[in-house]
Amino acid sequence: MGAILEIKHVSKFFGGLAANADVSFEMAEGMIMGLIGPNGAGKTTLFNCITGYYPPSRGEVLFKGMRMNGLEPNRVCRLGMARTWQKVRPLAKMSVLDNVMVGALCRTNSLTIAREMALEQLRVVRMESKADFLAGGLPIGERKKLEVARVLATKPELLLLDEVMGGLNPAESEEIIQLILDIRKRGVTQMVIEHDMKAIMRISDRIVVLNSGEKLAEGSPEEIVTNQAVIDAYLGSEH
Ligand SMILES: Nc1ncnc2c1ncn2[C@@H]1O[C@H](COP(=O)(O)OP(=O)(O)OP(=O)(O)O)[C@@H](O)[C@H]1O
Repeated sequence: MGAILEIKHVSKFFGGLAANADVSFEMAEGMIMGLIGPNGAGKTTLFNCITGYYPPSRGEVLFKGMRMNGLEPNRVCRLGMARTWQKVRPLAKMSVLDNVMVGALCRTNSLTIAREMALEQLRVVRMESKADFLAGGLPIGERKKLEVARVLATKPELLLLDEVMGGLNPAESEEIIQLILDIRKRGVTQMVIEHDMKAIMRISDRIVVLNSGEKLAEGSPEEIVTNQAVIDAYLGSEH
């Protein structure tokens, strides 16, 4: 299988700060890539560069061989790439179903079809019984699942998940882990930012570690947990 995503020498500067510094790696189709590193390492910035939200200062991002630099989010979505946001902000005064329909409308102009697509994704995240609830009233665990349903409704080939387990209890995190593994079975490639090391080790095929904007290491979960530079910079000896 070929690379679905190629990140080539990507740097992103904010004034004098290199939030990403010469980061390169590739993702094969169908894999789950974990993206880890200390706070401020540049993980979310890299998501922003990949999804076209920020143009990289240097380097390029190729998705299915296409250059993504500076593309509008709507176009990125139609090409088959979707992301979640760390701080989930559903359209609070709209129903759960309508929130997911907003995602589906990136693929169709028909409200009837969008409704069907949205219901299908609500079933995937097991929230079909909440379809008519107001999104603003949901607890955090369900807001996170709603966010996943919304991006799935855009029918992505590549999904970027930014700390979807953040703030969840162990049972809710487990549900998200199963959901991510389910999504992989459907053939969707995923990049996952997560601070929960046990979770990231379980779900990732490969892991990239960022530190101070640079790629510190890349490898299988086993290679990453035994990498001395990663232990020193991030994991600490307890891992
Ligand atoms: N829009 C911006 N303007 C200026 N500096 C920024 C901006 N976005 C991020 N940064 C800085 O870039 C660095 C990397 O931030 P980023 O949010 O990408 O890290 P992160 O690895 O996602 O961190 P966390 O795990 O805390 O979410 C930080 O020093 C941050 O303050």
